[in-house]
Amino acid sequence: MENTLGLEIIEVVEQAAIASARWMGKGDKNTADHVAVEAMRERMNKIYMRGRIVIGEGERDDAPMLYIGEEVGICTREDAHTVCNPDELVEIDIAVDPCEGTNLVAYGQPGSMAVLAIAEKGGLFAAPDFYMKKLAAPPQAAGHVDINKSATENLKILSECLNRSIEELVVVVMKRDRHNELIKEIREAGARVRLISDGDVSAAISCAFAGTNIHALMGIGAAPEGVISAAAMRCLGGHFQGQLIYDPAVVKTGLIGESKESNLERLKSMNINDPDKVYNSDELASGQTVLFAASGITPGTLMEGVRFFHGGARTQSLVISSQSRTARFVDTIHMWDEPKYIQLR
Ligand SMILES: O=C(COP(=O)(O)O)[C@@H](O)[C@H](O)[C@H](O)[C@H](O)COP(=O)(O)O
Ligand SMILES: [Mn+2]
Ligand SMILES: [Mn+2]
Repeated sequence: MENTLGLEIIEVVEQAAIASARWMGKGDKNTADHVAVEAMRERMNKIYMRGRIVIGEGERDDAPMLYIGEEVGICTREDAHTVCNPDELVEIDIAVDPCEGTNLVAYGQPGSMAVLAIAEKGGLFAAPDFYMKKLAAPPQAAGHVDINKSATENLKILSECLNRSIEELVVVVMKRDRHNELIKEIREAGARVRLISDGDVSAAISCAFAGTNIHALMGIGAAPEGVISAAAMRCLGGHFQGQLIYDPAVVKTGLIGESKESNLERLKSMNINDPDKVYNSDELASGQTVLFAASGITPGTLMEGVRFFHGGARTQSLVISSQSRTARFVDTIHMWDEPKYIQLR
């Protein structure tokens, strides 16, 4: 599955990032999101695959494209039978977030990316658009930290696993009222907190890379982003756990309904019978082959954002594969006009 797909998905996220980056700083998050969706879908539909969106523009965005259940790939073309035999094409499941951090793009803030994860059919948890409590940590701490433990306990474990003092640890937390107690606890334990307004995928994955100065992600974000983060963390050997949040007393606004009972019913209708289950990364991304690709829209901890120049643009992307056990940073110059010169730095 991996060989050519790995190369093609780089272009999928690059095209989405370029489209969205044109709307960077324009204060219009819906358009920044919409153009990324369109660009991602257009490039995806050129790939020789039978893809199915399992995480996409779902309940949250009420969008007509890249919706959950949508078929993508070359077979969606009207004349598909003239170019391929669907029976010979691999069936894959795809989780997409064409513009992860729409607010970040709209207001020119760091940390947004176009991102997707792929596995063979059935290899990704089709997470509902609920909240998810998340814990991400570097590979050295994988299986040692635990989402059921307190932040204080996990920071002690992290400090031992990483052989550094708690004061030397940085924890990313989304700046939300629901995290006020958590932030207080982390600070009292001695660690430092980096607050982000949006974009917890970037924060989660950054934990797996030494040198980012991010040692953990704690708190509650969205569940679809949890699955996408888990796909990368599974390939990288990092720690990722997620637990769905369905109680409106825990998160008062946003993705879930106001009644705990109806939220539980909604989960049940999606065949989630143990709503309190803690999922590990290899349960959220259980496929034998898992691929992850992201391209920076605005600059972030891991990747540069899109940089336009006269007649082209430069992107930086990250492609991670469980099969080849590689994490590739791909620096691409896109030339729309005849280039006069290519600037190296
Ligand atoms: O920041 C985020 C928004 O994602 P997007 O809608 O694709 O731009 C995500 O990284 C978060 O995981 C999440 O969506 C967020 O925490 C949930 O929203 P909120 O109710 O504002 O906390
Ligand atoms: Mn997102
Ligand atoms: Mn998004």
